Amino acid sequence: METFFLRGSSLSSIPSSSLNHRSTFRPINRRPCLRAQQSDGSATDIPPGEFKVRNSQDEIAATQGIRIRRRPPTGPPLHYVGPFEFRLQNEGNTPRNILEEIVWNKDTEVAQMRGKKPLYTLKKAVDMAPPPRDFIAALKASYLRTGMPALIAEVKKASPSRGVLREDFDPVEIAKAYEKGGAACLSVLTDAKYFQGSFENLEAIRNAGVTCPILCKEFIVDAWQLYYARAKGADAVLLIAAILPDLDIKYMTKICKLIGLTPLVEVHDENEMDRILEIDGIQLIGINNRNLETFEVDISNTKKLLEGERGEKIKQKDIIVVGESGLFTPADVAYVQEAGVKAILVGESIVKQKDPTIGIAELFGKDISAA
Ligand SMILES: O=C(O)c1ccccc1NCC(=O)[C@H](O)[C@H](O)COP(=O)(O)O
Repeated sequence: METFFLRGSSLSSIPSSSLNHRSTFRPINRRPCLRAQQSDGSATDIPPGEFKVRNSQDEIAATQGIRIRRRPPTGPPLHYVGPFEFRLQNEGNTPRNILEEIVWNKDTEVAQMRGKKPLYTLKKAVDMAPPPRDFIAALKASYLRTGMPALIAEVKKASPSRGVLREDFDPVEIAKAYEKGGAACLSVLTDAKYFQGSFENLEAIRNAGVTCPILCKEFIVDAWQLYYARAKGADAVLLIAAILPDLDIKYMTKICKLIGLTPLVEVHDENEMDRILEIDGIQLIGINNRNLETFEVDISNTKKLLEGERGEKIKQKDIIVVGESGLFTPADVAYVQEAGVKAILVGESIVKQKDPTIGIAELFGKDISAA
């Protein structure tokens, strides 16, 4: 049920569309403060600044075509109509799709982790971390060696769209099998809630003698996470254009450079691709064939985003493109290679195989480990 909190003495200036039968009104006092409803139904005052910051972040993001909103601090944002404030309870405090839900959870998770490990302690851990490996050089070397897209093999136990992919999940064994099969790099999912991943997996793989550079596959919403990923041994991180406004991508890319991480900037549609192509210094772009809001997978998305002027611009800028998601067969690999990718990111089709080394050979239609 929708609940409106109202300030003022008359209802006459509220748009009639807001005054439907599912809404209830609660006149509250005239003191100028913001009021949020708690999960137990009680109300609490919250600092006006916090709402302003989150709301203006969302407004800036929306002007760039970003649909994913950031989590409101303690409930739905207030709306102002004339002298009134009112709250549409189900509009602002309920994620609209799975990606928004993941991002809101990540906002909360990161806030808690930051409390336990402030940035200054993380910076020390970054200094102590093993030196970063060159992610892009590994992709290029593999492409030159095999003449086929370099493989970023994903260590993925589960996903929101497919559930558990592999019950007997030993991340280190899987990573070693991928390396043996000819993977150029690894992608390790670190989100626990939706993917059953962890930073312990990433660290364990890094410490097990695997030499492939490692992408930390996370939902990055805060620069703090970049330092955390590097401190845990990551060589690259994913920056998702559907979540991050341009300024965040520019800022985070700079931090990545500073601490030796390679950013893989992920796009899914033309608008995101165009935004990223306007940003200087991006060397690696991933085209996700999966729509992260609907789970729909269509590998022709890679081709669509590499056609025409966009493809030309990518060549001029010498950007390496990674085709991501939904790749299962040699024909799929050939299709995205033909479209212009020099690397692919694959999870499900190889992690589900009893022996992931053989899974890689089946994906490419040949053994790429010795090519
Ligand atoms: O995989 C999902 O269900 C998913 C849902 C919501 C956000 C992200 C999601 N996946 C991340 C990825 O894009 C894939 O793990 C990656 O590209 C590999 O895809 P696949 O080869 O299809 O496993």
